[in-house]
Amino acid sequence: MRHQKHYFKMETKTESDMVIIEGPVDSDTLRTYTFDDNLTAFRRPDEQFQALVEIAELPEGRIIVSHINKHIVGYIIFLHPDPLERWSDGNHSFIMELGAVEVALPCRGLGLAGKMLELSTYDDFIENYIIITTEYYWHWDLKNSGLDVYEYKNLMIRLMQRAGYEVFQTNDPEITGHPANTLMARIGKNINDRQMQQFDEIRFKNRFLI
Ligand SMILES: CC(=O)SCCNC(=O)CCNC(=O)[C@H](O)C(C)(C)COP(=O)(O)OP(=O)(O)OC[C@H]1O[C@@H](n2cnc3c(N)ncnc32)[C@H](O)[C@@H]1OP(=O)(O)O
Repeated sequence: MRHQKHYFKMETKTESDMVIIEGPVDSDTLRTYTFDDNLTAFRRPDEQFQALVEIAELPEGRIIVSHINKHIVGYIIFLHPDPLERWSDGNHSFIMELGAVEVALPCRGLGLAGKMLELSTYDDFIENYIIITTEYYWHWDLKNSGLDVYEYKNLMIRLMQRAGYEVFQTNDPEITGHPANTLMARIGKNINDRQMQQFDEIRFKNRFLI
């Protein structure tokens, strides 16, 4: 599949700032932006910013950002699943992963994650993908949210559902290892029965082994 990326942009006003939400953003543009020190959920901010730049260069990679005067305060990453994980079995070009969504602590609760997710669906080309997202509680900021794992799980499900993601069952040990961990996926409108079946096979790998 030749991956096509179509750029979209929106603006939203907070009490004090104008936030630009845009993407997919290319690597050259990203390099002209700065990255907020509070974006620490997945890696050190400098390492995560470098990862964003590299993923933007991948043929399938999509980076959606929220920024205030070119200072990134939130992002979403889309790319093919990690080759070391079961979700990449078969190397299907139609399977993508929402690898991370994060908003800097001072900017949370303003609707930025919801708006970035909404913007990510504007490009009709994503209707050619099954986009999975594996939600593991160890990435969640329980401390600052004041939520317990199940409340946070519900927050994530509600957030993702607004962009067309649904909860899917799987026998993946990382997901089944804790009841708060969740597999969600967004099934693009152009996905056919054969592709759905291939996705089912990945979700329930080794089903008949004891
Ligand atoms: C695949 C993955 O990436 S899993 C890991 C997800 N990322 C993380 O947990 C990293 C740390 N957390 C964050 O970066 C942010 O809290 C996010 C990304 C989860 C949410 O970002 P935000 O911009 O704050 O979300 P947004 O403002 O759009 O709110 C989404 C919903 O969560 C609710 N919400 C947000 N924070 C809270 C809170 N502390 N308590 C209760 N509800 C909350 C909002 O009310 C909203 O619900 P609604 O749609 O029913 O009104």
